[in-house]
Order: sequence, then structure tokens, then C-alpha cells
Amino acid sequence: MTMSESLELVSATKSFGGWLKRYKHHSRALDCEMIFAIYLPPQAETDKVPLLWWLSGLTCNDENFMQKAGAQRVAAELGIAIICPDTSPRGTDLPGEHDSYDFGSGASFYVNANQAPWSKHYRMYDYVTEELPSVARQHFPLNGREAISGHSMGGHGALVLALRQPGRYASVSAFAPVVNPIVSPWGQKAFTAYLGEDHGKWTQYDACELIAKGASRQPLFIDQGEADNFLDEQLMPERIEATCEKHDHPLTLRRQPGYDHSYFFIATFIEEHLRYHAKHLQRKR
Ligand SMILES: N[C@@H](CCC(=O)N[C@@H](CS)C(=O)NCC(=O)O)C(=O)O
Repeated sequence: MTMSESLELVSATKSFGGWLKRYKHHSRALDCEMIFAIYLPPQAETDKVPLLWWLSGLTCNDENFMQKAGAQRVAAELGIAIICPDTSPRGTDLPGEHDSYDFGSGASFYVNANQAPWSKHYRMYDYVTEELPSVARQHFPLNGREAISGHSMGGHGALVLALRQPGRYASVSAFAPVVNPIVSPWGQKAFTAYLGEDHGKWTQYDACELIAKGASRQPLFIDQGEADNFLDEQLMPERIEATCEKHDHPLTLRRQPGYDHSYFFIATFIEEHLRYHAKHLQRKR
């Protein structure tokens, strides 16, 4: 694509010597207006910098991570840009879209829907893997090195994007990810509506299934709070642990005693994740 996509600056806020900026743009993949956030570290004033994608969880938009995770201080030190996409198409009014916190708006599960009426807008996989990266390349001083992380539904997104695109991301990590959405009630609800009853279509968006298929050898780094109230019903980290063990897939799964599902948990460990990604982003290919 040669035509430059236009971006409208929504806000710019200086933070730790860098800038947190929010932009609005028209997404062709989603057929609606979208807002995303980018943190540009001070190094981006003079150099091209590596990029960490952050995919947020249910009920979030581009703002939760930037406001609550406290990532900017270390991102500024390490010279890493961070982009937070929104978590679903916006401004659409599909039937039932805004009725529940775990489905529709704020709950795309980062898939390309193939079922009406969702398939017209809910193409978040294409948005976060192709369209937004292309917009980012055109407008920001990025050096082409990418890593990815996310939380809960966004942790699922980060794992799936990395496993499906071997070699694309220098590293992947996740906080309290939905590792096996095809057996989790959140995932089953979303996939039934977005992807239909054919479970064959679901497995391409399930980290455990992708690992079992041998889709990629990328090491996975996961932090999971042991006091997370979604642990047993929705997140089930033991499933990815067993799958990785069975298929000899590299996994670091840390169970963190006492931590819940909130951004207090993320804020506690984000520095370690950023340093982990920085180490991989700096490595030559
Ligand atoms: N109790 C939550 C359930 C959803 C939830 O915990 N969302 C997580 C991601 S799965 C989150 O990041 N919420 C927004 C925030 O904490 O800023 C609600 O209904 O809002």
C-alpha cells in the first residue's frame, strides 16, 4: 500500500521524557473509526525504536494499560515504543453488541469473524496483524523489531498472534491469558457467535491447539496470579503447562501467590516483562 493513511491526533501527553499520544483513524479492516495509543520513548526523537504491542482484556480500550500499568518509566529507559490498540470495533450498533461485558464491544477476542452480523466489522486479527502495523510503520520512527504482550483476552491474543506468525515477534509474554478459549466459557461464547458452530474454525485461535499442532517454537513467558478470580473457570494455566510439556514447547509459567486479575498485578510485574522484551528486541536476527 503506497497511499499514506491519515491519522487525527486526539491527545499528546509528555511522560518520562517521551510522549503518550492517542490517534483516531479510519480502519478499512474494521470499517469504522478507531482510536489507538502509542507511547514514544525519548529515544524516538532521534532514533528508530523497537515496538511492543500490548493487547488488552475484556472491557478495556486503548487507555487502561497506559493509565494503570505504569510501563512508561521503564519503556523510556529501555527505548521501547508501546502501541495499545482498542479491543474491538467501535461506533457500530450490532444486535446485542453492548449487552454484556464479555462479548461484542470490548470483547473481540482478536479474531476475524466469519458469521453475520459480526463479519462486517469484527476483523480484529487483520487489524492488529496487518492494518495497524502498516499505519504505525508509515507514521512513527520504528526500527521494524516487534514484541507482543497482553492481558487475559489480550494475553490470548498475544499468544495466538505469536504462535501463528513464527519469526515475526522477537518475544511474547502474557499476563493471566485465556490459554485455551475453546474450552473456556468466555471463549466458547465469543467463538460461537464470531466463528459459528464449526469447531474446526476455532482451533486457529487457541494457543493450546496451536502449540499441539507445532505451529511455532517461540518461547512463551506467562505470569499468572494465584488469587485471580477467573483462574479455574476461564484461564486454566495448567492446560498450557500440560500442552507445552507434552509437545516440548518452551514455556516459563510463573504462578504469583496472592495476586488477582487486576492492573495492580500487571503493574507489579510489567517491569520484568519490559526488560525481557528489551533483551530479545536488541538481539540481532
Ligand atoms: N469485573 C470486570 C471483568 C472484566 C475484567 O476483569 N477485565 C479485565 C481484563 S479481562 C480488565 O483489564 N478490566 C479493566 C481494568 O481493570 O482497567 C468487569 O466486569 O469490568
